[in-house]
Amino acid sequence: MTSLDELINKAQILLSDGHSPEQIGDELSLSMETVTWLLTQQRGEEAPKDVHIDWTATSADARMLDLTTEMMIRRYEIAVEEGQIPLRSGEVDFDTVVGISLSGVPVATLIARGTGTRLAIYHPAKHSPSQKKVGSVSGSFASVAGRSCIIVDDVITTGKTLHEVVEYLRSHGAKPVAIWVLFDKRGVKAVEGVPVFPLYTVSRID
Ligand SMILES: O=P(O)(O)OC[C@H]1O[C@H](OP(=O)(O)OP(=O)(O)O)[C@H](O)[C@@H]1O
Repeated sequence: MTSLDELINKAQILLSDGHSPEQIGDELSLSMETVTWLLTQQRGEEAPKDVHIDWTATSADARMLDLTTEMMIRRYEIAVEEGQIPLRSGEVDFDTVVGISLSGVPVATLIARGTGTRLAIYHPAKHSPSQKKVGSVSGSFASVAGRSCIIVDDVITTGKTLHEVVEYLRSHGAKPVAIWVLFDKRGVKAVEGVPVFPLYTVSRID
């Protein structure tokens, strides 16, 4: 079975389990166009231009995940050293790491440990169980008001989640300083003026 066959299989299982195409897109980190194609593709029809990233070999092993977050921290240190993040002498860079639930949380936890900073958790609006979908910061972890934050997630697909988090933080008295992600599928330099530091940028060449 090819990896494409596996992806089609996964999408069909999720659909038969009752997930909506939008939920399948979120689950597999694919665009709606790709999900539609996976669920309805005809033989010979050309696949849309999207990529699926399977990083479970790393995410399933805490030590490898830890090493990966060390790379993310170093990537930011280099950006600061190169002046990409202009810091005034004595200025505090960030004191809080905001992990986006769910997949951003283990990454953010290890980054908070590696940088000696506080850990906050953001629940995106799309995960909200209430009728009115709103995002929130978990009361079980650090608060964000008055804090300088970096936002941490695994992947940028459309960028919608990050827009939401940046707006949430600003409207709740926090200062988003930077966004750290493992994979950027959009090639975005900034979200609402907040610079993005991906470890890997994914693009197609065709
Ligand atoms: O750029 P966007 O289009 O907003 O998509 C990216 C988001 O989608 C995924 O979350 P999701 O909630 O689907 O999965 P998770 O629960 O595994 O984090 C991913 O972890 C990002 O948070």
